[in-house]
Amino acid sequence: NSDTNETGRSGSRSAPPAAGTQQKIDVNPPRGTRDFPPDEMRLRTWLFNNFREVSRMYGFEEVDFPVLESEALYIRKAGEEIRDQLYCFEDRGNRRVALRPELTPSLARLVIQKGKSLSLPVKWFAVGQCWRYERMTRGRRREHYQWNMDIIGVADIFAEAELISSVVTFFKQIGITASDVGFKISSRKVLQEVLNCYSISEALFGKVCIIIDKMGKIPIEEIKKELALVQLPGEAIEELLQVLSMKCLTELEEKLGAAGEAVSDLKQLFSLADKYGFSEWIQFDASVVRGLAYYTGIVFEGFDREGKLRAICGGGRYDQLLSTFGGDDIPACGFGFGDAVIVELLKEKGILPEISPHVENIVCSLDRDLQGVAAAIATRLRGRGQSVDLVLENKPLKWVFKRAKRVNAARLVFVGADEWQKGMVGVKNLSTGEQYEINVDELE
Ligand SMILES: Nc1ccc(Br)nc1
Repeated sequence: NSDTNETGRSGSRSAPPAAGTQQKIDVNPPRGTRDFPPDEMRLRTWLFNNFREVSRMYGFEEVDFPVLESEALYIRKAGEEIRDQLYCFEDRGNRRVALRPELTPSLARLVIQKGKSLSLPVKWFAVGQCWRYERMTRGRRREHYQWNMDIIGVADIFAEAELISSVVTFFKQIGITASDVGFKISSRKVLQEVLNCYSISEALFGKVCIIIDKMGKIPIEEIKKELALVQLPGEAIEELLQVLSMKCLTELEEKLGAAGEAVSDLKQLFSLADKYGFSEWIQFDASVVRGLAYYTGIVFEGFDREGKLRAICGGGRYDQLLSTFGGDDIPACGFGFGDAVIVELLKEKGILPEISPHVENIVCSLDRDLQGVAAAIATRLRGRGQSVDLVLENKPLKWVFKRAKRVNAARLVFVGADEWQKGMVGVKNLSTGEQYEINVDELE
């Protein structure tokens, strides 16, 4: 019977089921994900606008990529958490795909795709949703939005200084000071120079970094055990842990000497910090290695000085990533800044902004026959770039005032039969309460 749809129920002829009798869908979003109803969306928009404002100020161009990427972008064998929690699956074309856990590999892919058509340096930023499949036992989120800024094609430490400066500018812009947060700075070259005298393969180096990144999160004995498991000689483990406890560049220099790149890079960064004016925000901390295998040089992470929160942001130099993807050997550095910890920090500091809704006008007709007039007035105001919440049903003024308050309208424009006879409309300034009639042609 052509009238029935796929459920066998009759088509348009049958009465719809009585409200409330249908099996209710789960109205919550999938586990570990968030909705953004208006209140939360206004805060998110405020945060992202600050991300974008700083990126613009630093001359970065916005880019974006698919949330869905080939799984191959993330198959690294260093034992990273990001790999263990990859939100991956096989699509209907039998392709291995993944919801991106981070943005950097996509950015690297696009740079390679663009190839010689790109004039270096490339300064790109993105704000994108990233995913992980976390066993819900830990009840953590499975998605967050990350702001990334990346500089591709600059080998000099100046690039890292520029990136840290941009994050400092962001913090200042939202009211966070150097008393609230700092950046722990180190370099993967510290580890490299310590391990140089032990023949450590590239692959092993990545694994060692991922294990070291767990320092402070798991017991030191566990760290030692994991390092031994990846065949790091006991002597190397001891030497490594001794260097990783260093918090002073002079001490590091005594250990590694001034000739190595690790010390000279860090010295240059601290010198540039002084010129940029963000010295009070940064400190050397050899234990910082970050949990991504592809970092090759300077690494940094933003932390809250009260030590209550997880890392606020993190980044570093990744000079080999493009070549590991088959691209040219192009130097690169960047950072990721998540949308969750920063909000927790603002709450902790009591400076989470309260962003109210706002509309310039609410327009209504007091008489059903004057709907068209109200629509024409709304159109005229909108034509001048004004925002209008047009009342679309015949509502009493009491209802209109209540809505005006909820949407935080600045002005009420109402059309009544008597006034309209004279070509007039009523206007009420909703902050001063001033009310008057005006010829509709004079309404601005
Ligand atoms: N990489 C990643 C993705 C999503 C979340 Br939530 N945290 C980390």
